[in-house]
Amino acid sequence: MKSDLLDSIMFTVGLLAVLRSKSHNGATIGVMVTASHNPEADNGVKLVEPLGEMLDQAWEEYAITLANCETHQQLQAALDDIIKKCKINMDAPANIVVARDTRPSGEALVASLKDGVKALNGKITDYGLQTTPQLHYVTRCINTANTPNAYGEPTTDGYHKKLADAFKKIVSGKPRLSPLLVDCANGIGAVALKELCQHLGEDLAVTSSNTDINGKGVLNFECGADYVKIGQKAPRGTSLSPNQRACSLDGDADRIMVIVSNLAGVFRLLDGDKIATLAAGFIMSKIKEANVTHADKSPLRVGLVQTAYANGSSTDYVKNKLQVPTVFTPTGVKHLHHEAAHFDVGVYFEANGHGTVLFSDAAVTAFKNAEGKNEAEKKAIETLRALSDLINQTVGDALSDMLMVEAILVCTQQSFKQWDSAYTDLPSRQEKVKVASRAAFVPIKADTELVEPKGLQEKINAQVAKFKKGRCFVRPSGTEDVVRVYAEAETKEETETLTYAVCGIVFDSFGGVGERPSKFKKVDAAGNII
Ligand SMILES: CC(=O)N[C@H]1[C@@H](OP(=O)(O)O)O[C@H](CO)[C@@H](O)[C@@H]1O
Repeated sequence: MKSDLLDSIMFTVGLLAVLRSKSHNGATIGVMVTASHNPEADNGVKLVEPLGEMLDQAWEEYAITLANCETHQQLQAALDDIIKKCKINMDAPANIVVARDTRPSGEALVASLKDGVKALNGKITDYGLQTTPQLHYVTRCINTANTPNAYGEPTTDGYHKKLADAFKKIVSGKPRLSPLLVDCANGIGAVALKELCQHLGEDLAVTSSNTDINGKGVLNFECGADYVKIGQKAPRGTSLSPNQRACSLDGDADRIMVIVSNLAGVFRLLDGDKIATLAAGFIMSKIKEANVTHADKSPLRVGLVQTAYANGSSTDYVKNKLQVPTVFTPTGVKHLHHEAAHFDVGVYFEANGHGTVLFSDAAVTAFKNAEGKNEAEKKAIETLRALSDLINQTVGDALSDMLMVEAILVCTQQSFKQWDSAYTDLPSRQEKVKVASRAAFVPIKADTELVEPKGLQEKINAQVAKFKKGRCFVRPSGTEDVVRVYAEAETKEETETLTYAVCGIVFDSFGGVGERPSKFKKVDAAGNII
């Protein structure tokens, strides 16, 4: 094995991708390289299944096993184990496509990946610089080519054309909005946006900021969706005039797309929850207008998938006003994606802005077969067909989500203010607590409760009971060595008190390590905040 850790991990990812492809009889597997040596950046390499979805859970575990091998012998034994368990025919062909975002480490990591693929005689095609969702799109296109479910042309141009054509169909004949300002986080989204705009022409006026893809240390620096969401402030270099529509992409333009606005001088952020409710409401209304059902006249099932981090007000709004069934899953988009696939129209977004809308084959067939009795029905059917092309069916996609939001706002001629006023978020706060072992925290019920460590959940419940509209949960992070504490309550002050009381309990009685942050509250044995 190579000595450098990241290189050797990429090498084993190459081996794994080959095995995954062989296990699908040579179907193409995608590998997206976004890894970086910068610990602040979004480290990761993402494997893409043949239909463009995220890697299967069992295979993720195989990936971890391979990455943890320290010797050649261990690696060989782990590979043999996977081959045996999955009954992989090693004579089958293997096809891999790879792409990378603009992070400087990308090129070297792709080279190591190629070595791994070639070591097992796989074939690899390099798509160069792409956004993560573009690579997901390409993978699905390749594997569905010449089938009735062909997803599109497997090229960057094909991607842009598909999105732009669908967008044009939806907004056709409607007055356009003022220009949209897009913060590209100095990442690959800047390149993709430019290309997309060439296809959109006059149908969407865009100005962009933070487009320096070659600058050192500028990726996501004081810009990008994470920065905007966490800091609740505008990205650098992006001056928002009153009522200016703007959005922030993240570094690889997949997992976050957050809309920012300056509503009458007040900074407002419309996050994944707001995008999800906008999309669900719009699609529901179009299905009704189109009068479209399954062939047996049964209604299309629309559903929304959220995580515990969704603001409680958004959940109330969806249940009581939109009357759309809501399902909760543990944190992590792959859980949401799988759950959304159970509906005919499954809308899923994490509050942080990663998400999409999935249309079942049955829904797409219903749209295709619907004829419409009058002009209004026909137009709504056209819109639904175009939406299923516009919205990336493989994974959350910042550019596709951006166009979806724009299309809905154009169609409904809705202002940001109207959209924002559908419901008011409850004040919320999220904090991290460093603990000796996050594995000691075992969540259940879609992350909303803990069964371990014993006694903690009762203490959390006792604090929550003190606050009107109080809600709080603690869960181990899957990506950082911390546990996260999330709380909501009726006022900002109450939310902070609840958050820091629970942080204090976790830190003081359940294994806190390092310096104790002074904002954490002290709570006595009877649950009183001291
Ligand atoms: C509270 C939060 O935002 N958690 C994020 C974060 O997961 P954690 O397991 O909380 O570390 O990273 C995930 C992967 O990017 C993302 O899907 C998720 O939403």
